[in-house]
Amino acid sequence: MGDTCGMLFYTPPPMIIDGKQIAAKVKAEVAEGVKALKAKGVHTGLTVVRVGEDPASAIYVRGKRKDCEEVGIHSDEHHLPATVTQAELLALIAKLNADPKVHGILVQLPLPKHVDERAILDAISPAKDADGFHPFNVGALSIGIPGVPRPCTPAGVMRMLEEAKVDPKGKRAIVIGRSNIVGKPMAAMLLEKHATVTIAHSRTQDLAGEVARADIVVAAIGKAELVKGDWIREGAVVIDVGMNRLADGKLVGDVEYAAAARRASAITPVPGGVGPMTRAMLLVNTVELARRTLP
Ligand SMILES: Nc1nc2c(c(=O)[nH]1)N[C@@H](CN(C=O)c1ccc(C(=O)N[C@@H](CCC(=O)O)C(=O)O)cc1)CN2
Ligand SMILES: [Mg+2]
Repeated sequence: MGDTCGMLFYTPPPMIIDGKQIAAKVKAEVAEGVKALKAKGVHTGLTVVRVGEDPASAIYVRGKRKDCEEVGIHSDEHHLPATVTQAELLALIAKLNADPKVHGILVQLPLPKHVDERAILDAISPAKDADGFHPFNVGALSIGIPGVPRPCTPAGVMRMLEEAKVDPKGKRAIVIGRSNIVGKPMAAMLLEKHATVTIAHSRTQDLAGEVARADIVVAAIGKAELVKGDWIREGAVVIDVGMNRLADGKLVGDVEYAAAARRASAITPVPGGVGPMTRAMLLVNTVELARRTLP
């Protein structure tokens, strides 16, 4: 209910944009693509590089490999000790770049502090860049070159908007967060679809006011429930990229979900929203990279 004194201002509940359901649809499409490639003699393969013993990374990589198995993609993992040198990592990437059985390469982040993450990501061949993090692919996205891998999280958000029949054209969109892997590519993708895009970040003055103007809110700051429900414009679409583990073990997003859901026309849950789409889009990138090796 939007009011306290009757049915005058009844606000319908928002559409819950179900990432798990959309991810299942994407995976079924990928499985078809993998099958078609197999018929042409191409066995799609993804290699994941994991460094050290970060427990979350171990879980994510296990999940990615399970996803691969489900859609018929062959996956390999190189698990290196936290003490690995930069030179050793670069040598492994050079080897994978040269291996024709490897269509996609992914280096699970974060890397240990002594490794230069940028140098490692830059060493992955742009033609095998399953995450879409290579500067060539980032540049291609920003100037609109089609057919290159795109960062999985924002690509997943775009697919969710499409499935929810939300056309960004002409809408005011705000992306909160300016990371290279989510915020910046997210803004580029919304701009490509003709949204009027604002990028907000930790130095933004009056974040509440900026959010209140937006028809589409994408929260990717990594701070539990920073975006308050009463900042949300009535009828806005809310996409929560955040995944924050509270002291009690509960996982919450960057948006105050229950309060935002009272105002939004559509909203993504956490968990079960953007996260599953990030995983699904990795498979899309991988099969697309394999397809591009066809003569
Ligand atoms: N090389 C990369 N490293 C990292 C990426 C990335 O895209 N590429 N993103 C994150 C981690 N990540 C994938 O790697 C990832 C994390 C979580 C989920 C997810 O599905 N989350 C679930 C909830 C899981 C839970 O309960 O803990 C959800 O939202 O429903 C997907 C992908 C950092 N590193
Ligand atoms: Mg989620």
